[in-house]
Amino acid sequence: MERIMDHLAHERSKAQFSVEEMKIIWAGSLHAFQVSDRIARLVASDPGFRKDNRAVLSRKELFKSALRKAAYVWKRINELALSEEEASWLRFYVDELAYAYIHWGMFVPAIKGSATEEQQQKWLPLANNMQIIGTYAQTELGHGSNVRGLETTATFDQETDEFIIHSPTLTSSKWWPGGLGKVATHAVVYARLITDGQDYGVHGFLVQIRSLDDHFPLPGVTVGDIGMKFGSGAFNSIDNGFLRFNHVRIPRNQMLMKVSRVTRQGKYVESNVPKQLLYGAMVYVRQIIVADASIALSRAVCIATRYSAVRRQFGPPHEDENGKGVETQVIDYKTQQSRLFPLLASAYAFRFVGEWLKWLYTDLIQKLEANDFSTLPEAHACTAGLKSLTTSAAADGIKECWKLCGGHGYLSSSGLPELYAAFVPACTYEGDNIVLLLQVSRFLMKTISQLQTGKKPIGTTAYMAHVEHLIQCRCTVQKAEDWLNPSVILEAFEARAIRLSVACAENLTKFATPLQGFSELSPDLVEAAVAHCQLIVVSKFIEKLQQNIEGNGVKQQLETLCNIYCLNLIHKHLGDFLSTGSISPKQASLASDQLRSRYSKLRSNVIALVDAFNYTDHFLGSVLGRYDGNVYPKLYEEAWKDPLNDSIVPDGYHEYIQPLLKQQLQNARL
Ligand SMILES: CCCCCCCCCC/C=C\CCCCC/C=C/C(=O)SCCNC(=O)CCNC(=O)[C@H](O)C(C)(C)COP(=O)(O)OP(=O)(O)OC[C@H]1O[C@@H](n2cnc3c(N)ncnc32)[C@H](O)[C@@H]1OP(=O)(O)O
Ligand SMILES: Cc1cc2nc3c(=O)[nH]c(=O)nc-3n(C[C@H](O)[C@H](O)[C@H](O)COP(=O)(O)OP(=O)(O)OC[C@H]3O[C@@H](n4cnc5c(N)ncnc54)[C@H](O)[C@@H]3O)c2cc1C
Repeated sequence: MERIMDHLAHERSKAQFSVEEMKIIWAGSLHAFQVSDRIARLVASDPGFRKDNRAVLSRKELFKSALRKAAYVWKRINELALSEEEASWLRFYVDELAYAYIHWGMFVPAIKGSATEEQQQKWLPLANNMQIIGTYAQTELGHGSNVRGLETTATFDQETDEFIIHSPTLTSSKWWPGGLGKVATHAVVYARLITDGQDYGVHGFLVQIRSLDDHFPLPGVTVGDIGMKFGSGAFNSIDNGFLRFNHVRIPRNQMLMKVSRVTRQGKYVESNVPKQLLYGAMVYVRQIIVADASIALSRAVCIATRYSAVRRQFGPPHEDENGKGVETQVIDYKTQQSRLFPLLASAYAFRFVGEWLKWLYTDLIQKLEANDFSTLPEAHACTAGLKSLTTSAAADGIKECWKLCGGHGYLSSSGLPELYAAFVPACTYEGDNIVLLLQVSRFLMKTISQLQTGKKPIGTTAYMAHVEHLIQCRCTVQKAEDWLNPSVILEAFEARAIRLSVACAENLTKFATPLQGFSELSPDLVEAAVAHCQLIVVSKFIEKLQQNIEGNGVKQQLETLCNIYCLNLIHKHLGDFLSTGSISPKQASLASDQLRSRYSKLRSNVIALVDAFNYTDHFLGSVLGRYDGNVYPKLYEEAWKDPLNDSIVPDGYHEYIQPLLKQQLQNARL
């Protein structure tokens, strides 16, 4: 048997902590680690889940392959009698975007969140058994962010006890819903509810769009795919669709009636729950997207880190562990470290804030079930803000990782182009990131105005209770080591966040109306929201370190990562920290000194830190990120697999190259 050479073994031997213990921290618990590890291996060893040929498939082949895999996933879930937890891991490791994401991730949660108990009893078993396949049809051709501006109508017909769903204009066509174009049989459709001639705004309706017998669109329904999207592979395996209704009738009881209902007599009746619960599915998915951002970023970082340890360029000649003369590993360049290590730290930071957000969401659901709606505004602000912050940083980070791999990063076989193409729309779907930050700033301005009324801020805004101190406090750092003190870091971030928010609140009073002020100051409001969200990530990382963390050297590594995450943010947003007086120029320079020293401290551990993500080579899907570091032979092997290399002389030679060459030859002879 061929011995598998581990080109990264020397790197691994330098680690100063227990990778196995770190794997558990990354996974969240020993149980989560064990389940995810088992399912990851199951997927990796099953040829039915092969994905290395995606980049060369045509759109139709890619789509069909995603359909096949989705069906195979369902088959394996049933054959192996997987629990819900195991099934989620299976879908996750299969790593193929398909209609099932929207069905499980949005359609089912929308029913759970907005349907009455009775409606849930009818629809959930059908959806859970995949007897119907659903999509989430909110966005329209002319309206995405502005949900209140949706045009599709649902008009109650008292005579027949039905709603008539209609698309009155081209711009009211539903546009983007995943799984809609070719697969979904049903949709949760968001439409303006009209009864008795009055428009009650946007509500959710469950609408069947395709026949369960022959899959043809039902009468009055026009539906199709919106076309190819950015990048090869990536989102092109999903049929994002358009949908138009021509007076389609549905029974009255297919309005999702948890928040409000229409009676048999056509009377609109509100329940005691806030209308925002209609947007509950978005809160749910935004929280998942934060976890997804840490996954996507950590995948890219894992690839770039391993490759940076394998790749060598320039440098004073030195010897490797076998005494052979070699060039410098690119990971030893300080510029490479200053670009890569903060991304590694961010992947961990997002993981921990994602864990916390999951807790916040679970807590919200428990409270909602007990009719306590008090934490809904904060949950909305946190999910919206953190979705925005983490997806923007992860998308930029993945792009940086590809550049960190030089030319080879641009190859499909690096896995990075497809990862980027698949992830970058997360900055837009489930709410454009800027629009979401404006929601956070609205929440912050409200919180500040309530301070004057004596209302005590809670949760992630609790720091605002100390506004008087934070507005005038001075950072105490005198030497670089002082920046390792978590309370010093926390206070600097709190001071920056509150000073930016208070400045906005003061400036808003200078405008004739709040609306005008919000519009004029929106760039500043976005900066204040970013500062607040970064403070949340920083504080959750610090809180994580205060927990009981076991394992040889694990806590020390996490401390170093936390320091890098925070100090790099200070470095990147120096303008904010200096202009608000939260730190001085001298303290900024000390922060940079400390950051450099943390990079050196982290260096020998970075391969082990990406190993702790526990990603299989199948999941990573990258020649550059292979666990064994055996990059060059495998790149060469991959190149040979390209369809262009199927023949020695390419198709088209006889039509287009040979005549050209002959013509030139003849011209030369003349
Ligand atoms: C197999 C497993 C599946 C798991 C799937 C998970 C996905 C993981 C990632 C996997 C990768 C790929 C899958 C891809 C899936 C992509 C699917 C994409 C779907 C979509 O994009 S669906 C469409 C989403 N659309 C949006 O997000 C639109 C954004 N716009 C809005 O949210 C709102 O319209 C708005 C908030 C911008 C509205 O602004 P405005 O008009 O000012 O507000 P009002 O409507 O008047 O609201 C007023 C008050 O309500 C508060 N509010 C607003 N939203 C919410 C909310 N969601 N929850 C609670 N409260 C809310 C708002 O703050 C106002 O409060 P106030 O009056 O100030 O007190
Ligand atoms: C891959 C993908 C999958 C999707 N899946 C679904 C799905 O399953 N179901 C569904 O219903 N939708 C889906 N969507 C649609 C998605 O939710 C919307 O694209 C998103 O909400 C943004 O809306 P928009 O496209 O209208 O952008 P717009 O709102 O038109 O944004 C355009 C620009 O205007 C800016 N802008 C907009 N409003 C403001 C404002 N108030 N202040 C300042 N700037 C503003 C934005 O920042 C942005 O720069 C999907 C989208 C993508 C890309």
